[in-house]
Amino acid sequence: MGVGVEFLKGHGTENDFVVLPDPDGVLDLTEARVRALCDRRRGLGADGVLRVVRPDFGPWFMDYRNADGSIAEMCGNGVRVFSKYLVDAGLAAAGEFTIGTRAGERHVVVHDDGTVTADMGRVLVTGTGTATVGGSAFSGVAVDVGNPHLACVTEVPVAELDLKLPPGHDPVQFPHGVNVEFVNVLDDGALRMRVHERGVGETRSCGTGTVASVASWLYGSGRRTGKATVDVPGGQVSVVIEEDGSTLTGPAVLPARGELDQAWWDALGD
Ligand SMILES: N[C@@H](CCC[C@H](N)C(=O)O)C(=O)O
Repeated sequence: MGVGVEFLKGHGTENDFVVLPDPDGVLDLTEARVRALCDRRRGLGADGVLRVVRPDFGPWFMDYRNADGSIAEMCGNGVRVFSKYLVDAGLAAAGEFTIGTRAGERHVVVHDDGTVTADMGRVLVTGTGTATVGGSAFSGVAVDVGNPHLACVTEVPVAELDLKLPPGHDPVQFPHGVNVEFVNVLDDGALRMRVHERGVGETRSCGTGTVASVASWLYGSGRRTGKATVDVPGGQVSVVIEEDGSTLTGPAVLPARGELDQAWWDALGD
């Protein structure tokens, strides 16, 4: 039995990831391998994979994959965990630096208390739409945070929703699928959210989804900028939205590390 591929397990507000350090970009990260890694019975279990790649030019690149093996543009909880990994591994100096993602470069600040603030880029409200859950329709706001979201502010307590199945959405409006958030307003500047993520299912948090939720709440009250805390099943994050950018602040935790069995990994490549 050989040992080989190094991994870490991380999470941000319990949105969890397998981190694969691959500075030279040599890992053949097939869909089958991502699905197996993320499977909570036959693999390590996670909502997604963060491959850590050092390009020839530019900053460290976050190659994010959803648990079903699909590629997504951006992951707000993932970028915090990725940043914490770089600092812990001595690959980035503690403090401020930049990370490459498919949605563009993201500036991050790793704080001494273990939290990370990530630049989330410009938030674009692209329209309105409808999500359906169990025959009930929820009006939402379509928001682009680098990846697509339909964020539905509702008075139905989000705890009551059955999100085992993907919420219905208009496939013409979202040809590449969509992450769907359901949001309760607890107070001015305090939201509660549950999410069904594209390529994953219900997760305990979605960083880009929290930004979309705040944008949706602001839009509904005639505002484009503002800030809020967002309670999710896995904890709490803080979001600030400005005209030309946004930030997300929350925890990043790396509880474990190890090596994948080489024979297991190789067999998945067959
Ligand atoms: N959990 C992530 C978002 C991951 C990508 C998403 N499922 C998609 O397909 O767009 C986050 O924290 O933002």
